[in-house]
Amino acid sequence: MARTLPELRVLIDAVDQELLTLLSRRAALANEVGEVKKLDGSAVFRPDREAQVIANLQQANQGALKSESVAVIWREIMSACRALEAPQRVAYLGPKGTFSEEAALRFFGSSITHVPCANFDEVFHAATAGSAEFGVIPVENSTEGVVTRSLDLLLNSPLHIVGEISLLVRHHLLRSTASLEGIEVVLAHPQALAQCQQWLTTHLPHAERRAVSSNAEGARLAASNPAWAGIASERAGSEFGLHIASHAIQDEAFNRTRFVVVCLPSVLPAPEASGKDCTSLVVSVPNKPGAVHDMLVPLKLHGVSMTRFESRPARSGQWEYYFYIDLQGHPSQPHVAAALKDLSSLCAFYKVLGTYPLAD
Ligand SMILES: O=C(O)C(=O)C[C@]1(C(=O)O)C=C[C@@H](O)C=C1
Repeated sequence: MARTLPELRVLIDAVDQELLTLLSRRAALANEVGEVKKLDGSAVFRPDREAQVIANLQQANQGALKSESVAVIWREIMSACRALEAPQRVAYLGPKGTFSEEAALRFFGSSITHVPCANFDEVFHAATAGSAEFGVIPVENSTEGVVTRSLDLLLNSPLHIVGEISLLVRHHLLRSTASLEGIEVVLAHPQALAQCQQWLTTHLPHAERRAVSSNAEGARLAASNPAWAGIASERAGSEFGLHIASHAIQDEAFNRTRFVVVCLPSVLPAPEASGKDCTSLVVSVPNKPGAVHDMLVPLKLHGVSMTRFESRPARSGQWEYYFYIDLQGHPSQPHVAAALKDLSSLCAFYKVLGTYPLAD
């Protein structure tokens, strides 16, 4: 005879008690790890070790849970254990409800100390001055391209990149009522206004587009005026008690934003090779014919793939540029090391921004 719902719930309660005992044992071990790390000064957050723990469990998993669920559950377990070792403060573009916050939670799990900042400069400052261990910043969007301020800040910062997150970004039109009637102003971060420009032109041609410091800030302001609407995430909508007047208004259905995690090398040294890594550089070459072509030759010679190439003005007034390059691979791989050595010898300026595992 099939078991009844009350019977099944009794069994689930018993399993949960066992799980709790086991999780408490795990937490006590993490506490001990924390003590060891305090003594030897090593990094609390070890994304490489966390990735290994998850990979081991996914391989061992014979049960009914999906592989992705195993990853999600253990990411949260390790986030909670890590917070027992030492709270990890993560700076990002606030207020609550931004996509940057979502990216931070995806990477670190939910047991972090939130450090919401007013702009990207503040994020860098927090992680450099030590009021946060880590910063999370967007670097590129699949519709709008590069986030220029982030690239400019990376150039002169002592922070290095230790990880990346790629988020599917769905923008909703949020306001105090669920209709499009009577909207006079649409408030959002300039990137979001740009990612939704066709929709705005078609559906709200007469509304003023007003740029604000973040989408969540636009949503916060939209809550104060019925003629205003914001463009932001569902989370921001619930944070400020707004209705979704129109769903997923971004011009590209698969609009993605790539974020990077930055920190001082003393907080977390460069991650070791994971087998699927990216190395980010910024370089400049002398302003002479063929220099950009020559700079890329070592990559071809040593068989290293370039996945990104962006230029930013060097602001010298001489039509000089910095080039932001992403390569596939890790400097511990001989062909990557050889390509980097040859490339650096051709550059007037050369800086490795970081080497880190690729996002799934
Ligand atoms: O193995 C470690 O170094 C730990 O600190 C333990 C642990 C875990 O919970 O498994 C927690 C935090 C680290 O980021 C990695 C793993």
